[in-house]
Amino acid sequence: MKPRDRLRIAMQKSGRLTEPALDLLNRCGLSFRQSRDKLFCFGEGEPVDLLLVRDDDIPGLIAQGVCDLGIVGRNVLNEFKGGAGDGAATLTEWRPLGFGRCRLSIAVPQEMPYGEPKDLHGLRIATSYPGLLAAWLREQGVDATILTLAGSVEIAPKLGTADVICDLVQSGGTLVANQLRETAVLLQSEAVLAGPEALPTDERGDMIELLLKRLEGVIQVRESRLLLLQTSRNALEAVTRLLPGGPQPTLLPVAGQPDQLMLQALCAGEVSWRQLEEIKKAGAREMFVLPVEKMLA
Ligand SMILES: Nc1ncnc2c1ncn2[C@@H]1O[C@H](COP(=O)(O)OP(=O)(O)OP(=O)(O)O)[C@@H](O)[C@H]1O
Ligand SMILES: O=P(O)(O)OC[C@H]1O[C@H](OP(=O)(O)OP(=O)(O)O)[C@H](O)[C@@H]1O
Ligand SMILES: [Mg+2]
Repeated sequence: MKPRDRLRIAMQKSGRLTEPALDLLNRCGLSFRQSRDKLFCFGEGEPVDLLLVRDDDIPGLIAQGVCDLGIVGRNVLNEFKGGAGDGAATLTEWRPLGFGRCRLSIAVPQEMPYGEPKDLHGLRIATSYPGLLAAWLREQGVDATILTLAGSVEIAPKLGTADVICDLVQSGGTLVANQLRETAVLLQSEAVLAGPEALPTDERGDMIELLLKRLEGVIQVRESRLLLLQTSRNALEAVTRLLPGGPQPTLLPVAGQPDQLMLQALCAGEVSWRQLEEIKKAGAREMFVLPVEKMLA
């Protein structure tokens, strides 16, 4: 293969991961010009190009050295790593990217009794992830028949072609619509930056290190929230105990109300309505959750 001096990243051409992956790369300061066939994006400022492909092809392209990195679901990466493809064992997850979250689960017809994995013994299981399913069944000591389907796995029990399924679940809506219920989680997945275990020894290695540093900053900021609230000094301890993880909060006086304090806390991750309601019950009021745009420690 011809040596390359530009970094090449494989990502999904059109699907759930396309927009968030492009957005993330843009936030890392990378911008691209798309070719007319929309399969290749040339990096405008930095020597980083994109190859737009079906997500299933991404691990193979990295393993073959056609691309240096890929943005792909852990489900697809691990299914490939479990296979015997050339170079599969050397692929590694460089960084989870915090989007495309879903899980690979076993789901059974709602009326079917299920207590433990052994209940799957002798059944036919439809899936698009035969490698991950086979490994899990082996671990659980279960002997079942695996039926590999490319898609629409959830209708197999209704059609009578399988007894249960092993498929991706996010909200659970697809399972409910097909009268199925989730019984076991095999893998928690999200989009990851994947690449070979060893960095290239040329400038592409330096570029990957730079990209990883930028990703670190961008993801940290994207997942941070600034929580502002007012509390009485009496309730301060109870309120502080309920704050989501992050550095120590800052306390500010409130003009004209000596028993009141303004609290400012940087939170590492979403702050849910439920958490806000709990904090309010503990005595907080005037609460605001703000996104963080840039951070310089
Ligand atoms: N319901 C979901 N919610 C969130 N993430 C999901 C969901 N379903 C799948 N994913 C994640 O997004 C990835 C891409 O999903 P998508 O449905 O776009 O793939 P696809 O149909 O296989 O696309 P392609 O045409 O590239 O083969 C999955 O491999 C998984 O990691
Ligand atoms: O738990 P839910 O939120 O319902 O999501 C799960 C569904 O999402 C994915 O399919 P997708 O919608 O991408 O369609 P596909 O069958 O064409 O892959 C996955 O294969 C499930 O069927
Ligand atoms: Mg696919």
